[in-house]
Amino acid sequence: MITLRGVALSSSAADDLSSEQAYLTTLYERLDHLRDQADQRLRAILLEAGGTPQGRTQREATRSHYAEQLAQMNAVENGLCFGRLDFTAGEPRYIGRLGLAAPEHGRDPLLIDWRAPAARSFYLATAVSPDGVKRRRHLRTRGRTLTGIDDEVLDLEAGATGGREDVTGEAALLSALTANRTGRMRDIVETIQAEQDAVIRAGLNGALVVQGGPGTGKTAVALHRAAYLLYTYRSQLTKQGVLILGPNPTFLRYISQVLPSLAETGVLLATLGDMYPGVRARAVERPAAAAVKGRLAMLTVLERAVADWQTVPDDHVEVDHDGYPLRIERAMLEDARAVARRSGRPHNVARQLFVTEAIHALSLAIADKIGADPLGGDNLLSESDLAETRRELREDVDVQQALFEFWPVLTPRRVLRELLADPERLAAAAGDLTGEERALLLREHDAAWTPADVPLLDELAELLGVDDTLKARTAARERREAIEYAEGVLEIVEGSRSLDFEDDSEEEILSAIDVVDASAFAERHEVIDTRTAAERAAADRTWVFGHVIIDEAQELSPLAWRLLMRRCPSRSMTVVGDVAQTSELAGTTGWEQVFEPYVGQRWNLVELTVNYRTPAEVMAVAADVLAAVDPALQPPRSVRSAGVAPWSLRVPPAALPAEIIAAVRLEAAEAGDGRVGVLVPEALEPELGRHLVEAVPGAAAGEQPDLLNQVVLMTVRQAKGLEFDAVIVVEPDVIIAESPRGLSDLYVAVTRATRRLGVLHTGDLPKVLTALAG
Ligand SMILES: Nc1ncnc2c1ncn2[C@@H]1O[C@H](COP(=O)(O)OP(=O)(O)OP(=O)(O)O)[C@@H](O)[C@H]1O
Repeated sequence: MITLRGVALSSSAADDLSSEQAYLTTLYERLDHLRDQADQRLRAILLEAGGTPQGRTQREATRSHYAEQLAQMNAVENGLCFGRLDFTAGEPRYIGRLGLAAPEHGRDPLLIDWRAPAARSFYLATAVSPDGVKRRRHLRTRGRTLTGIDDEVLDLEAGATGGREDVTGEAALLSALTANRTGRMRDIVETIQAEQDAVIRAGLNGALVVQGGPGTGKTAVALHRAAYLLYTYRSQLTKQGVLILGPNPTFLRYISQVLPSLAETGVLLATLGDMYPGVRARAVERPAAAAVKGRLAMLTVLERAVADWQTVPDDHVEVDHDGYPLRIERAMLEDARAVARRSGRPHNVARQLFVTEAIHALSLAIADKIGADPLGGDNLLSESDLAETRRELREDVDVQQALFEFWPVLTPRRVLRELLADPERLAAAAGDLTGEERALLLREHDAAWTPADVPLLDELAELLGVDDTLKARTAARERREAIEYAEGVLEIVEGSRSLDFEDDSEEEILSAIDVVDASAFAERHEVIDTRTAAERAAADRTWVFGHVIIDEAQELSPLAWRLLMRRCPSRSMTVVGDVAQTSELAGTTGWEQVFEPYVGQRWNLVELTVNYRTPAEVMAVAADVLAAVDPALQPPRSVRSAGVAPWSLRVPPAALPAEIIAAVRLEAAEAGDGRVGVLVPEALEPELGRHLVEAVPGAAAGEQPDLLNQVVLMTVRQAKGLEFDAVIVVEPDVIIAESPRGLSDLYVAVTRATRRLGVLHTGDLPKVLTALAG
């Protein structure tokens, strides 16, 4: 009998199960013990109060450390340990979602975190290069109970390789791939493949581009990479935060469980529409309008739009100054404007210069008038008289208002709203755009923000800048208010001071007032910011992230890239996407054009080549579509077949809604508790969605359908990055015709299926799908 750290192990299968169960039980006992310990420490800290500011900051750090530990231990309850490695020499290693140290000092850990270097062979060892590994074991569990074991013996001489050489952990992998989908992405930590592992564990620095066809695990890899980076570079990244950018809110919900299941939560998940604090840009607009907004040409448009707010009067304006009429001449304002513009400072910052120059010119004009020497000598006003005049002018509300009109303080939202709602403003600023392009941009003044507006708002924020004097004034006001509040508190303390001590008491009693003044009190009670880096980053436009991960990156416009690069000056980024799947007209079809302007040649490209989602039968259909997108592109190789042939059905146009419902019922029955996706052209989505939702209980459609429903109808654009057990593509020829990138859209549509694909059409099948007709 072999024993491992006190638990008996043996070789027969039944004994194996029971000894592994015993080991699992030991691990859970250890987890429970550590959890109790963290819980007790956390409670003790929560009961503490008072102390110095440093003491409180320290306490807050310890509190968040234990709270985080607790959250991590709770998150790994399911699937705590999923693997074991046996070596030709030495003790086995157990691999899990978290590392667990042995209770005794100096002993090997009970469980190794999957991200630790010591766990790596679990993902890389093969019979050809076993790296000392004799056997890889996958442990299947439900809750705390072991339900099965899959072994791979990595011993060529013994003739038992345990399966295919191109995948590791084949049995566990196939069981994960063929499992029904739930509407939420699952983590793949138990079955990461070698080419994926290389991406996940790549170093932190520099830009890494992961190009891969549909289903190659780009999203899964990106999320596991975030978990790996947080584990490996924890202190750096928890301070600066990690951003994961996804294409839309539905997609973010789809992936939302993956990082928590890996015990990582401090990551900001966002869409482009969330990247301007205070704006949730969710409105949908015409793709052609979004394409114009995403172009670099918009930079000039925005610059001009801002400059157009810096105006001068036709001749002059007159204001009342101290009871006298004061002429503000056009020339004065032109000169002041020229000086402010020449400074190259952002509009709101340069405003100070404009005002200073204008007031200087005005004071000279006043001096000319009231200080002129009747005998023709030097002006009679002294320097200090002039300074006094300037001060009076500066404080004169009428003068201020007049100057404000010619160089107003602006916000990005105001500038963009006015620009896009005012044909004249737009024509003046967007002279380089065609009339058609300008027409695409025009919209109502109160139109809701769209994701393509966000990079424009961000550019405007850069062009406008923040007037620091305003900021300083606000800060000063806030501090004054805090002190006033503190004075109030101290008055209450003073008022409630117990007075019933003996008059002759020798003892001096110190009250709060005696030891602390209001300003120190205000400082002491400044709220300690307990938000995570991710939370603070979400509220701060200028936040610089430690690492940025971008999914479906091919869809981003040049202006969106500028925004993201500003958030990541270190260029420590992971960019995943597929240039064959680009739908957005401003998206990219080549990574060079994205990165060249920012990092030259200093970026790395890795390709993922194996498709884990789409079975070979479906991929054969998709390959024809891809060849039509670009004959030079290669589809990824499917790792499995489903044994089901894709189907197509021609139906009369009037019967389309009913046929969809019939097909959905059929596919839903086949899928069991799996998911069915109906992918339709944009133009037909509202009507077909309504029909389906009325007829089929548990069906969802609309702007942000809940993927937990068994049946979901959506456009291809909405289905980006998602997957379903069965997919029904409706009217593929309309999907192709709807956009210049229609073929790519169809490629995306047919590659969403994990098992079954069907196509419903009212006209001829498009040529690219003729394989289906046979
Ligand atoms: N190593 C793996 N083990 C288990 N499942 C995997 C593995 N790699 C990928 N998958 C699964 O394959 C499916 C496709 O993965 P994912 O969505 O990450 O692909 P993708 O490359 O982002 O696809 P697309 O470009 O179409 O959005 C998911 O269900 C994912 O969980």
